[in-house]
Amino acid sequence: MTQTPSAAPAVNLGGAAKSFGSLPAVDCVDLTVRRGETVALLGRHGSGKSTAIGLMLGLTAPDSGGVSLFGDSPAQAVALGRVGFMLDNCRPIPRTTVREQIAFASHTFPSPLAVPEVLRLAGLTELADRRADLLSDGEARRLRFALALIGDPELIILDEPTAGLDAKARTAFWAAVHGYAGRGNTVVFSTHYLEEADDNADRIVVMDHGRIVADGNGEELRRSAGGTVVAVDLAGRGSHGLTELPGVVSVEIRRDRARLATTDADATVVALARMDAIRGLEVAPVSLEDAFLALTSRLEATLLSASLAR
Ligand SMILES: Nc1ncnc2c1ncn2[C@@H]1O[C@H](COP(=O)(O)OP(=O)(O)OP(=O)(O)O)[C@@H](O)[C@H]1O
Repeated sequence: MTQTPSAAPAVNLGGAAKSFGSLPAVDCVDLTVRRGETVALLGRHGSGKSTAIGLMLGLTAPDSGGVSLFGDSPAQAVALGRVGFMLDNCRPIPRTTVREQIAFASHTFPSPLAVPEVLRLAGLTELADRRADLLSDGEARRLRFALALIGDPELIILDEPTAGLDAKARTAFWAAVHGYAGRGNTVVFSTHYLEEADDNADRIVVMDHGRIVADGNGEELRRSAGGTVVAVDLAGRGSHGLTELPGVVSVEIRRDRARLATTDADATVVALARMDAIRGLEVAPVSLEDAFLALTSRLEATLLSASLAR
C-alpha cells in the first residue's frame, strides 16, 4: 500500500541490505521510526550502526531493499531540509564567534530557525560571543548540533554523537537533543552505551552482525532477555545442562559462577536445587547490560551453530 507523504514514517528501511565484499554490514533490516520518536541504535563495534545510518542519510546505497525518509528518498528528504545531521570533520571558521557561525550558516537554508532560538536549543546562549575555534570538545559538539538543526529539520540522525565526551558534556549535549525532540521532532542516534540509550531514547533497537536482534524500550528488552537472572556458584561442577533448564534463555559463565537469564525463576531454581547446584544462589531482575549480553550472544550462538552445521 502506498502511503501519503503526510502519513509516511520518519524513517523506513524495508529489507535494506548492504555488504562490503562478502561481509553483510546491514543484513536485510526492516525498521520503521515513527514521527516524534527518539530511537537509539545500540550495538557493539562493527554491528552495522554506522552503515545503517549511512543508508538513512543516502551516503550509501543499499544493495537491495528500500530506504525512505518521510516517504521520499534520503537524497530528496535531505535536499528538502527535512533531515539534519552532524558533520564529523567540520572545523569552525577561525576567529568567528558561535553566534556569527550560526548566523552565517542560517543564510544557506530557506526557512531557518531564528539564531537566538538555535542558541537556546543547543544550550549555547551563554557562549554566543565566544570564539568558535576555542570551544571545548563538548561545546564544539553542541555547535555542530546547532548547525544541524538550524534549517529546522523534522528529523535528526546522529552517529555516536557523544563519543569521547565526558559525563558533564554528555549531559549538556542530551539536554540540547531533548529540547529539539520536545518540539515534536524525530531523533535517531547510534551508541555503544546502554545507559545512554536507556536514558535518552523512547525505543532501543539492538543491532548485532548487521541484524536487529531486539527492539523495544529498556523494560521490554529486559523482559525479552528473560526478566530475571539466577546466579549460582558452579563449585567446579561445570556448566553442562544449564541451558536446558526450564525457563533459561541464556547462560553466561564468569569464572566459576553461572548467570542464567530466565523467564521462570521459580522453575529454574527448583531445577537447580534438584541438581544440588544452588551454592551462592542469587536471584535478581535482569539489568539492561545482562539483557544486551543475552540478546547479542543469542545471535552469536545461532551463527556459530549454523557455520558448524555447514
Ligand atoms: N567502507 C567499508 N568498507 C569495508 N567494510 C566496511 C566499510 N564500512 C563498514 N565496514 C564493515 O562493516 C561492518 C559494520 O560496520 P559499521 O561501521 O556499520 O559498524 P558500527 O556498528 O557502526 O561500528 P562502530 O561502533 O565501531 O562504529 C564492520 O565489520 C565494518 O568493518
